[in-house]
Amino acid sequence: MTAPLRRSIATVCLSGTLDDKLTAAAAAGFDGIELFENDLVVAPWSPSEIRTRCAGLGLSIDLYQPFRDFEAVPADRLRANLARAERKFAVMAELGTSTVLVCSSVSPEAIDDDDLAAEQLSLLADRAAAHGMRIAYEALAWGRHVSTWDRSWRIVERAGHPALGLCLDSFHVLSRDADPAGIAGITPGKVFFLQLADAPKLHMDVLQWSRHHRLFPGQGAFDLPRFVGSVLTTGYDGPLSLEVFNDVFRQSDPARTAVDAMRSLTALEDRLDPVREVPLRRLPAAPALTRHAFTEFTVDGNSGPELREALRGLGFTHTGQHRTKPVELWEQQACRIVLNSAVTRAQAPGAAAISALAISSSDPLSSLRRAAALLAPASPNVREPGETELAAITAPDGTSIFVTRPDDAWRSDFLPTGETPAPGAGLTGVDHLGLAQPFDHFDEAGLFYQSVLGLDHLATEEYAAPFGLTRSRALADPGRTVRLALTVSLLRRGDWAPAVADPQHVAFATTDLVASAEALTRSGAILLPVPDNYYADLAARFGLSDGTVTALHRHGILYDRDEDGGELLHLYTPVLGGRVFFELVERRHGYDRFGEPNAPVRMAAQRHRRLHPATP
Ligand SMILES: O=C(O)c1ccc(O)c(O)c1
Ligand SMILES: [Mg+2]
Repeated sequence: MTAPLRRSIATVCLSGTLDDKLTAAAAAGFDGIELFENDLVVAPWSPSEIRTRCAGLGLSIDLYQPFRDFEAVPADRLRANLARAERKFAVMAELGTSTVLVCSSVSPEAIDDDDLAAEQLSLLADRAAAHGMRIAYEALAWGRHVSTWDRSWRIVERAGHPALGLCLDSFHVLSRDADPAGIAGITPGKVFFLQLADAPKLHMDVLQWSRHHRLFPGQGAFDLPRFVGSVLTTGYDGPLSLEVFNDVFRQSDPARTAVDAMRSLTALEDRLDPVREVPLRRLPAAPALTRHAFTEFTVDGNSGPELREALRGLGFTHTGQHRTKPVELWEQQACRIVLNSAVTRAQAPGAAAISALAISSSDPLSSLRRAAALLAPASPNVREPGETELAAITAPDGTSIFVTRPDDAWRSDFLPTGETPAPGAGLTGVDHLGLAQPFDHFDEAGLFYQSVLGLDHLATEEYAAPFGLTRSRALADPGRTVRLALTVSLLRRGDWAPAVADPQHVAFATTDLVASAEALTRSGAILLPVPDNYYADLAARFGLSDGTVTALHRHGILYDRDEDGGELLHLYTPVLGGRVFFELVERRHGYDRFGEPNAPVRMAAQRHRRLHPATP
C-alpha cells in the first residue's frame, strides 16, 4: 500500500507576498509548494529562512522553478549555463529542495538537435546528482524545438541519466490536443514531477492562453482525470501539483483561491479511475437530487409589493406565513417561492435578490458531508427553537444553499394563510435558476456547484449581449431535476445598465406554454413584449410556418431548437424589484439547454420596457 497522493500548489497560482502565499496554501491543507524564482527573489527571507518557515507550516518545497533556456546551445553558452546552475543548486540546498524544473528552451540560440540536448542535459544532471539533486525537464507548448511531451521524453530517454526525468504539465500536453494515452508507456520512475492546470478551449496563441487563462481542474474543458490516470500508470508517486497562471487568481484573496484550488484537487481525485495500488481518497457520493425545493428572495418595501403582484399574476397563491419571521411562502403546484423581508444580506435599497436556493436531496446528510469535504463553508444557522433543522452552505457569491429532505419537512415552519388557491397557469415546478455571478468568482462558482451538488457541466457559451459580452455555464444533475445557468458579464466595470445585464431569475416549467400564456393573458399578468423583428428573423432562421410564428408572437414566446430537434419555448416577465425576473419554459423532445441565443433579445426588451413602461 503506497501513501495517498500529496497535494502541492505553485506559488504563482496565488496573489500576494511569499508570506501571504505560504499562509494561504497551508491553511487550505496543501502538503507542499512549487517555489517560483520570482517569489524567492522578492522575499525578505534567506532561502534557509524560507525552508524553516515552510517546515513550520507543514509545507515541503517540492520543486524550484523555473530554470530557462538551458539545453541545445553552443559551447560557450553551455559553460555559462552550467555556472548559473551551480548557483541555483546552492540556493536549492539551502531551501532543502532536490528537484529543479528545466523548461524546454525558447531561445533563438537553441539548436534543433535532440542528441545535443540530451548530451547537455546529461551534463547538468551530473552536476545535480553531485548535490543529491535531480532535473525535471518540461516541454513548453511554445518551446523553440521541443514543444511536445513525447519529444521531451525521447531526449530524456536518450540521455539515460538517473538524475534526469520529465516534468509533465497537463496544459502543455492537452492544449495541443495530444492524446495522453502514450504517457502510460513512459519508463516507470522517469516522471519526476506532475503539474496540473485546466483551461477553457480557446483559439489563440498558446503562450498567451497559458499565461492568462489557465484554471483549476474541473473549471475548464480538459479531461484531467484521463491525463492523471495515464501519469499514475507509470508509477508516478510524487505530488499532484497545481500550476495555474490566471489573471483573476493573481489578484484575488489568496486564502480563498487556495481553498478553490484544494477543492479542485479533492474533486479531481474523486474522479480518478483506480490505478495500481494508489489509495485514492473518495468523497461521499453525491446523492440523487429530487427537486428545487424553494427559492428565496430578499425583498423590501419597494421590491416586495412588485414581486407579490407579479407572482399573483403568474397564478401563485400566498399559502404560508413563517411562524416567527417576516417570510412568506408562495406556491403553484411544485413551484415554491419564499419572500423574505427580514434583511439578511446587504443589497441596493429597493432591489430584490435571490438570497437562497433550496435543493432537496435523497440523502441530505451525505450531501452535507460531501460539501464539507469540498471545503464548502457552512451558512450560519439562524434556526429558532422548534423550527425545522435547515442545514445550509454558502456559495461563492454569498447565496445560501439549503439541502432539504424530500418530505419537505421545512414547510411545517409556515402556518397556512387559508387563502383560496388560485387556479394557476399550469406551472408545474422549477425548471432552472439563472444566477448571475461576480466576474472574479465565476470559475470558482462553476466548480463549487458542480462538485458540491454533483452536477454535470453541460456547456459554456458566450454571446454578445446589448450591455457586454456574457458567458454562461450550464449545469444540471444527471436526472435533470436541478438545473442552474451561471452567467457573468465579462470585463464588467462600472454600473452601466447593471439591472438588465446582471439579473437573477427563476424559470418555471410548463408542459404547454401557449396554454399557460393564454391563462396569464386572461388574468392580466405583465409579460415582456418581444419585438416584431425577432419573429421575422425566427421565421427565416428555422423555417417555421406562419401559423406557428403568429402563435409565438401573440404571447411574446421565444423559440430555440437544437441539432437533435429538441425545442424550447419560453417567455419572460420584465425586470422586477430592480434585479430579478421570472421565466416560463416548455421543453420539447429532450431540449437540454437554456435558450442562450435568445438572452440578448430578452435583455434588450427588458431595458426597453424599463425606459418605456407604457408602450409595447
Ligand atoms: O509560462 C512559463 O514560462 C512557464 C514556466 C514554467 C512552467 O512549468 C510552465 O508550464 C510555464
Ligand atoms: Mg508547467
